[in-house]
Amino acid sequence: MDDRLPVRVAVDAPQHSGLGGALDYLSERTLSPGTLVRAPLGRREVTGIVWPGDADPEPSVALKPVAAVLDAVPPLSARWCELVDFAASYYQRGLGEVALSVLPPELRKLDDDQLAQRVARLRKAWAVPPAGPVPARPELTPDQAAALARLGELSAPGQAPVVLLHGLTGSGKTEVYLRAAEDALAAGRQVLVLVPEINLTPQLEARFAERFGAGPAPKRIVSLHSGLTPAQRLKNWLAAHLGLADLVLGTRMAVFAPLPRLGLIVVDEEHDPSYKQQEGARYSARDLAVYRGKLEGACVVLGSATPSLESWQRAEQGRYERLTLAHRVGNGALPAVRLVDMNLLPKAPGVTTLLSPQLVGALARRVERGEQSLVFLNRRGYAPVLHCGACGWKSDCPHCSAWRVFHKVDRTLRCHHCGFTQAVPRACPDCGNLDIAPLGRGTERLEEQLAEALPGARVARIDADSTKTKGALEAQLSAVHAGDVDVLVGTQMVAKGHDFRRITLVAAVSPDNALFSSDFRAPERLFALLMQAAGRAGRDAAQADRSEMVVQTWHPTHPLYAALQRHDFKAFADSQLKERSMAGLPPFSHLALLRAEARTAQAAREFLQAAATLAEQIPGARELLIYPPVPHHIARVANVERMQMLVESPTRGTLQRVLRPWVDELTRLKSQHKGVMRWALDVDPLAI
Ligand SMILES: Nc1ncnc2c1ncn2[C@@H]1O[C@H](COP(=O)(O)OP(=O)(O)OP(=O)(O)O)[C@@H](O)[C@H]1O
Ligand SMILES: [Zn+2]
Repeated sequence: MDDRLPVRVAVDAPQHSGLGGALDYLSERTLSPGTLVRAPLGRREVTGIVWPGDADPEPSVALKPVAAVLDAVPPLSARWCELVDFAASYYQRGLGEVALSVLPPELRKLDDDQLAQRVARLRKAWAVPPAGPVPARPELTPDQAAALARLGELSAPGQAPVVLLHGLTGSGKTEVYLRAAEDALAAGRQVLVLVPEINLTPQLEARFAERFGAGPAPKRIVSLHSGLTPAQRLKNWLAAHLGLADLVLGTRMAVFAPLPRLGLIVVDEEHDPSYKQQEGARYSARDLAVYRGKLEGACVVLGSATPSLESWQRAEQGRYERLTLAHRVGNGALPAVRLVDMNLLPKAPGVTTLLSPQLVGALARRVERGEQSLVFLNRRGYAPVLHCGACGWKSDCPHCSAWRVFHKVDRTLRCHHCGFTQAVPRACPDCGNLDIAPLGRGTERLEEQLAEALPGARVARIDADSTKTKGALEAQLSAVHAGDVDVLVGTQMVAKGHDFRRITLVAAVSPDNALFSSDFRAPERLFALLMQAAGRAGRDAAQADRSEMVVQTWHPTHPLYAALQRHDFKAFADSQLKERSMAGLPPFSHLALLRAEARTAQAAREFLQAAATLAEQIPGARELLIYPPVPHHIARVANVERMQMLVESPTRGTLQRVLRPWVDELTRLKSQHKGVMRWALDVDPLAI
């Protein structure tokens, strides 16, 4: 008789293969839940995790044995498994898919001996860090002291509060994170700090290292983000999992870092859209952080000067406790916001105005005084399109429903969606006219025009193009911090998070586009971005009174700009929430977006229509509103047509009850729609 035991294993199978949950295998010995194994799947051998719960094999099916056990790595905790279980079911993905996709890829490549070596090396290298003198800490501002005192009360033993730290730009939120971390570390717990973008990690890592990396009882800090090499990522992940690292700092993927003694989770810039994963399992790291806090009994601090309306509303309802930092450090003023009405500029035929005289004057005064300015434009490249005045040709992408952007540095036309790149044609490809010209402007052109308008000024640009090579961003940022730059031109990359000390002028040269977007979240995003950008000015209290923000707009009476001028986040949030409530939009309803990609728009539409019919038959679906399929706002990318269909529900529960059976049906439905290449469901979609 066979004395091998059945075990459940979450294996790495793609979602649409129909293997939703864990699979049953046989094992020679008892395996603790959370143990890493290798197991056969079809003709392959894949990595898996022994999953909590009893195996429930069909008597008629012969189970396959587990191929190898990776004992070198301690089992993942039951809570970690619960977090993954929740994420998979909430975002409607396969359990194994989620579980394995959040582990470092190297874990799948190394065998048990190799892993044992890594673990041993790590334990040795991490022996005892050298002690040093007590690091200097600033005296808390009254706001910071009050927030921390309240946080202390809320995090009494056994409590796991969620706190929304609403602090003005430059009010010292980071110091609050540092002190809260200090308490958690002193209690022997681990701290997880999430940041929205890799480019914000170096600065924050430096501040945490300065505070905790030395001193009488130095702490160990690791980072987790996609910029690490596979070996570094494995090492840092192991350090967290083995409990060697005290502090883990990372981007959204770090929310899944295994942390045996987790006591505090900080989500910095909690409103940032980068916390939402946009492919595969489309999870929100911020929302999972809140869930994880409850699960692990850890305190969660969501920090922002411009909280998401979702979090703001929960604070209003009392589900999160709101702590406010209402003053900037040193009591410096926020910059005065000046709107420049572009309608009033004198019009010269054939000339498109980008820089108003008011803005150029304000910049020139800064250059004269030796102060820095930041000019912000959310569009990289030289010009968004090249145009022939004779026949009307425009530089469209043959593979996408988008223009190719003109990059002057290397004289190319590049599609920012599919990557298709060509040299700029000498003449119009349609009519041969030699006089083809750039239309509109991007950061490259802005940089050029600023250099012309401000002779002698040192103009620098930071965007995705200028920072492609490793270390380029750090070098460019430190030039700004060192004062080697007078005018910094950049995209949203530089408009948020950075603690620039010398900037006294911030300008948004053409922010209007987002005012009239079809996406209901566009005003929220624009407002947040402009407030964040404004917050880069006057961070040094001594200069704050001279600090200013210039907004060039064709719509100076728009209420969004009026709220910006008053720096009034609360008024803006309240009015947006009122509109959302009247329109039945989130957070007053709950959405899911079904996307389909096909060779033809027709095939994608038919799939979505059939999907809608299937959904209507699921119990509970009567409460849902299923909208007709519409094209994605960039309908075609790399010759693939993209359609989407919105599902709206009054409650999260109803939505969840319908989605699971629906997803199972969709897997079958796709096999009847041969023209459909891919489909995906996005729960709580951010971009619509
Ligand atoms: N109590 C304090 N005393 C003196 N300086 C402080 C204090 N707290 C913070 N600072 C300094 O104030 C500056 C702004 O703080 P911080 O970067 O944390 O602001 P923030 O609230 O995160 O702003 P933003 O939302 O714009 O990123 C930093 O240079 C920080 O070192
Ligand atoms: Zn393209």
